[in-house]
Amino acid sequence: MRQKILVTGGAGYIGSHTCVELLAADYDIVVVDNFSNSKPAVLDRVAQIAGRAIVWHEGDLRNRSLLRQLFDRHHFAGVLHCAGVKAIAEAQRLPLKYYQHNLEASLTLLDVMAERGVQRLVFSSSATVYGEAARVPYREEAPLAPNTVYGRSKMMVEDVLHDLVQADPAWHIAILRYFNPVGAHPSGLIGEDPSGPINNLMPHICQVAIGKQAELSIFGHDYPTPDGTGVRDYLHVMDMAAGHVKALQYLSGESGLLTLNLGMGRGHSVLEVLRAFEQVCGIRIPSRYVPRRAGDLACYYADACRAADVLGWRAKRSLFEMCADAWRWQVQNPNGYE
Ligand SMILES: O=c1ccn([C@@H]2O[C@H](COP(=O)(O)OP(=O)(O)O[C@H]3O[C@H](CO)[C@H](O)[C@H](O)[C@H]3O)[C@@H](O)[C@H]2O)c(=O)[nH]1
Repeated sequence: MRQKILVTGGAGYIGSHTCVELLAADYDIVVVDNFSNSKPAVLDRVAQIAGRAIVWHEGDLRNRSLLRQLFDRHHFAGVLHCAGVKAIAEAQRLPLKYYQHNLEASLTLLDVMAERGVQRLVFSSSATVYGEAARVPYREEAPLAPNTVYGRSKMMVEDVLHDLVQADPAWHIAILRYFNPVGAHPSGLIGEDPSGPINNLMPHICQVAIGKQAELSIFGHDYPTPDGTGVRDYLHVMDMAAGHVKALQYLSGESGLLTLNLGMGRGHSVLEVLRAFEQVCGIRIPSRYVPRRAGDLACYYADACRAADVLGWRAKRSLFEMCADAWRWQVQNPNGYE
């Protein structure tokens, strides 16, 4: 019999790609999403790719009675907790919103899981928990010192999970610290569809490529990096999705707490990403140097050894595939899921 997994935030960018991988790995899934930054149409596309219908519920994780109903109706073998809010600048303006949606929602979910005896969890954290002080490549043991509200909201949940496992070693928990997910499912049916202002590099490049923006602003070219632009660990979202499935499978045998970086283990500069995109897509992307963006670090990337050692997981897809898949999604869906 198939195991059934609750996926919170399953209509989001990472959640939706992870649903595809879960279904391919023969899990049953139930999605709960408040659609604050996504649309139900995403789940139709996931079902189309998988060739299977998807059960989903609209709702907020802080709604304890909704969660209780879900856990009563379904027998869950585990939870993938991808739901959350993630805009760094907005978090600085609206800290309470971020603590409510990222921390309070997680507490409510954990409470209902404990109540119903479901103790297997994969949690979406972020490399941003490491902060400025960490040395590259970031290892999981590096001290945490996030410099944003968003980062602190993720770190707080990590702390709660540590305390939970200390108190009751029967929990099986994996914390996944994401580096920079980009790209899309190769079908072009699902991808990143940011609502509101676009913050991240790859969606910006796609917007310029499709003619919705005149040029790409490159934030800073005087960083202490080989070409002066910021360096990040870009990871294909399908590789990231596969990492979730591996973590979930690992947890079926192991209890305790496992913290893992999900990254390629190498960095690419803004200019490298831009050139790769131009080469793969055959489009010139006009760009202009502008001052550094406040809060950006010069360079960081993952030490990805632990995920390889413990899960046997490695990123397989190249920067070229990330660009090609992001572009296919953009061309096939110029207005996202609308
Ligand atoms: O229009 C843009 C957008 C980005 N960049 C540069 O591209 C790189 C990547 O920027 P992103 O905004 O794509 O990614 P960040 O690394 O800044 O942000 C990521 O890491 C953050 C933590 O540091 C949060 O986790 C966030 O959600 C996640 O997307 C940076 O050097 C940035 O300065 C540009 O030059 N121009």
